[in-house]
Amino acid sequence: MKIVSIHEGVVPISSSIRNAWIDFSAMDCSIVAVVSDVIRDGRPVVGYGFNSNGRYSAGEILRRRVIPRLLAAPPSSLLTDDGTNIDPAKAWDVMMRNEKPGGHGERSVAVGVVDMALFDLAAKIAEQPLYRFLSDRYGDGDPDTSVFVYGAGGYYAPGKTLRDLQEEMKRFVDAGYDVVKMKIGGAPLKEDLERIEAALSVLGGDGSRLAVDVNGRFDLRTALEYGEAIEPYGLFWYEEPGDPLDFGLHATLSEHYAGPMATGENLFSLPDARNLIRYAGMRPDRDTVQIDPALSYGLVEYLRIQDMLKRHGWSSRRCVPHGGHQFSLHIAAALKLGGNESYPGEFYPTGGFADGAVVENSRVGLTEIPGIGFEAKAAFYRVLRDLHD
Ligand SMILES: O=C([O-])CC(=O)C(=O)O
Ligand SMILES: [Mg+2]
Repeated sequence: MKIVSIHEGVVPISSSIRNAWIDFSAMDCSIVAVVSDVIRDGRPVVGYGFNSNGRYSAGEILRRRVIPRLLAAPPSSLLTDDGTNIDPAKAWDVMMRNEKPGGHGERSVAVGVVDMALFDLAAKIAEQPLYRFLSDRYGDGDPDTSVFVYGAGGYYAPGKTLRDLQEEMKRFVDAGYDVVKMKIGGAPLKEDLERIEAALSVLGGDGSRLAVDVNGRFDLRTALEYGEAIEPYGLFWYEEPGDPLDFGLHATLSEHYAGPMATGENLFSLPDARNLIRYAGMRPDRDTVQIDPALSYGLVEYLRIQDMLKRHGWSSRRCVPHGGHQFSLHIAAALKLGGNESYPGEFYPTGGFADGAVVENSRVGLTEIPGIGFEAKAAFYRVLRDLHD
């Protein structure tokens, strides 16, 4: 088999929401289609990918470096040893040829989106849903058949009242989520505490059902001040309190804040993940690593990160990827992660799971069609298909 063509485009995922650091008024996302010469039911088998959310489209890097390298490589150099399927790990080496280490930035996004498409393609060629394909090759062959998901939202938005926040959280609970997440750090502490208490009131006052996300906004003093104020609530986690690369801040905070913390959605590589584990005071008995494979050089790199975590004594169950997408859902089931994010109300049309996916007791099942299952997500699939049809 070989790759016939690779198509790249951009979809807007803009909205009026705001976290403590950015608004999403111009947010967009790269999409990719990798067309193979394998024909099923009269049509070529195509793998699709997109770059999650939170980082802008990376078209320039895709068009000028990543895609030309793949298309210029001898087709056989991208295949498994028996030549029957694409090997995403070999493709990864080709995509990263002549790239210096460090400074990962948008490059990890460009490689991540193609990596997702290559895994979608490989699982389709193997005629397996991605979670079974991955479990057979990288897991124990006995994947989880449902995955813990929490409902993320609780953004700031123009004119949004406490009542609106409560109704949003109630919608999540009614949709089957036991745990929900809201933004903090984009308003003064007193106002954020009112927002937290408003959200808690729809969760029966149970702090262990509410996560809060700072999106990296705080300096150490503010992170400590908020930590002291929110600790009595016993929250599900306190997320990304400081700059994602300020491991010293995180380590100091972890000496003072006893509750669970989560971070990692803005760490994009194995070396960054290793530094987090080495230097950030992360506690393997309660903290969560949120690295999003789509933003961080794809699953090939994420497998290396899993290996590193294991060697540092971390369970895969302490990983809950950022992004709320189908790719990480399959990865979570196959590698037995702790769960996956979900955005019940944001990031249309890319985010979310298959149409009709049902969340029950904060768990969701997987699609059984070959690949990631974009074909079971009608509105997004139309956009992806238009890339190459
Ligand atoms: O607001 C965002 O960029 C998304 C985010 O942090 C999350 O999902 O945890
Ligand atoms: Mg976050």
